[in-house]
Amino acid sequence: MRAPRESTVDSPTAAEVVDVVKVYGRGDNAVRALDHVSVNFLARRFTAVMGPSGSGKSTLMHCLAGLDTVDSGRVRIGRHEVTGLSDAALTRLRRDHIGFVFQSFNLLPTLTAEDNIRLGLRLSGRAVDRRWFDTVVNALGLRPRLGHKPGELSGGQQQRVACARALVGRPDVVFADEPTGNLDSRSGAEVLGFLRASVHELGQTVVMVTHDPVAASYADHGVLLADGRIAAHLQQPTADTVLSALASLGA
Ligand SMILES: Nc1ncnc2c1ncn2[C@@H]1O[C@H](COP(=O)(O)OP(=O)(O)OP(=O)(O)O)[C@@H](O)[C@H]1O
Repeated sequence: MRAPRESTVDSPTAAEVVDVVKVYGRGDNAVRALDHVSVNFLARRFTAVMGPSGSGKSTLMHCLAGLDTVDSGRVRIGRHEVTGLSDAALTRLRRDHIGFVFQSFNLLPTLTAEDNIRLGLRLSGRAVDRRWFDTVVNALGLRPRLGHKPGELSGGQQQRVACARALVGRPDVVFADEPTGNLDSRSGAEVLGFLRASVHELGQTVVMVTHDPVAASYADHGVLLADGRIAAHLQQPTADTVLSALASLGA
């Protein structure tokens, strides 16, 4: 397995937020979900975003992915400025440059695994790169399951289909939101192992929000949020270093 690339020369920024503020509500009810947050996510890196409940993890991911707007600051995906885009442009940006893996898989039940994987490309009129499709499907061990519908697959297999769907368009970045939250530990480990391999062996970029210190230990880098601010960065996090960093926040 190739070692993760460390230098910023080899690893340009895949996504970043600069001095982002996001406030929900007004007056006495206002919640400052992101409080002048700046962080960049390097390409060909697996980054875990962690922090106590309510610390701003989902808000950060939603702002990065253009699913929510920021009050001030800038957001960039690859070479694309996200801030200020119209809804139509945001939809195109998400479709063409971002992959998503959700806790609840979000596969279409009436489509086979293969059609689920290809759907995004079909909708955007892009051709499937057959060699890349085969590489992703084989890496995920999905070849024998391509003709099955989600209801005929285990949770772990469904999440692997969701990973293939996220990667098949070679996005600038894959955002994974608690991807192992609905899986048993063995299936979770398989999905995490694949996400790591997609970075180290296939050159992809993954940003994962997780509560789970074991899941975070698969990442190259950990970003810890607390009260809407960046509290710490962890290099090569282990379950122990994540737990003690969270404990030092009183989480
Ligand atoms: N739509 C919203 N309206 C009002 N407040 C919100 C909204 N979304 C998030 N918040 C608040 O913003 C803060 C950050 O929420 P966020 O969901 O980003 O945290 P989180 O770290 O992802 O939490 P969890 O781990 O529990 O999912 C919280 O105080 C939350 O209550």
